[in-house]
Amino acid sequence: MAGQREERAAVGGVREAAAARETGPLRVAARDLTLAYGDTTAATGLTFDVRPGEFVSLIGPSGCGKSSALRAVGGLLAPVSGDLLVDGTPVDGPRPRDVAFVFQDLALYPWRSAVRNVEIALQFAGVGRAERRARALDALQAVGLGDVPHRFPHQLSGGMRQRVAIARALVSDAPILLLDEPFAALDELSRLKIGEQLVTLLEEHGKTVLFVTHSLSEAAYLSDRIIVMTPRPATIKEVIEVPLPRPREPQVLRTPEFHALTDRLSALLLEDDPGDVR
Ligand SMILES: Nc1ncnc2c1ncn2[C@@H]1O[C@H](COP(=O)(O)OP(=O)(O)OP(=O)(O)O)[C@@H](O)[C@H]1O
Repeated sequence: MAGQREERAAVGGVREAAAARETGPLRVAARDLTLAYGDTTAATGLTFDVRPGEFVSLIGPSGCGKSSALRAVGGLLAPVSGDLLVDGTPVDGPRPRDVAFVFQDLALYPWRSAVRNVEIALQFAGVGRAERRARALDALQAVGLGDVPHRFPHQLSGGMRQRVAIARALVSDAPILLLDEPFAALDELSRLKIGEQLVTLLEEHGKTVLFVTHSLSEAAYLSDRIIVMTPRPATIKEVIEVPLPRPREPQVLRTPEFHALTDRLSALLLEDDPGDVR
């Protein structure tokens, strides 16, 4: 009974997320952003939107400015010019209640076990001890680490550590997730599996995702839209709506539509940077 209720609630959540994607206000609105580090301009003229519940990927040549765009949305890099709004409010610094991160260099606390690393997101938000523990264990279960919650980071593989970081982002109540190559340490099969699980979880929770990846197939498999960037200083070359139905099943990887999409992405990147497509 409870199981059925949960299932119905989850399906309802998925529907609501899909409806919000179509009609809701913008979660992220970037207008003509210039991003720089001192004299180094990382990106110019960046204009893009992310709607509620959308999964949007940024792809482009190495060093073009994808992570910088993510950092700007997260309030870690102030734009030199342009307007950047999250939920209608100008970004003027990190907002952990609204925006959670998973970065390539994950920053797990080495002295805290997996479950305590996940709990920390909730501890900062003032969630009580028992609820914290229960939610952290659920999140670890969801990323396939339900059997090793008390291991410390040094006792986990690189891929397992990445899963802990993903669980930490999932468990937070922040409606926006910024994911910078979160699956970089995983093998191709695990990437797809955990990617699929992640999308299901995100849909159930109505999360909005901005995702940086070097993997064109990962971008195609996971995204609603893909923003293709030019070499540094990055501008937006093209924004592609992903024509694949949801929920995505692994079989989609073998369809002509999927191959056509990844071919198109790789052609767009090759036009600008023949030597730098991974
Ligand atoms: N902290 C920093 N200080 C100075 N320059 C930086 C800094 N971080 C990034 N840059 C420069 O800004 C440019 C964009 O970097 P960014 O990390 O955003 O690119 P990226 O597209 O995410 O790269 P990759 O795909 O290799 O991860 C690069 O030329 C980089 O050298």
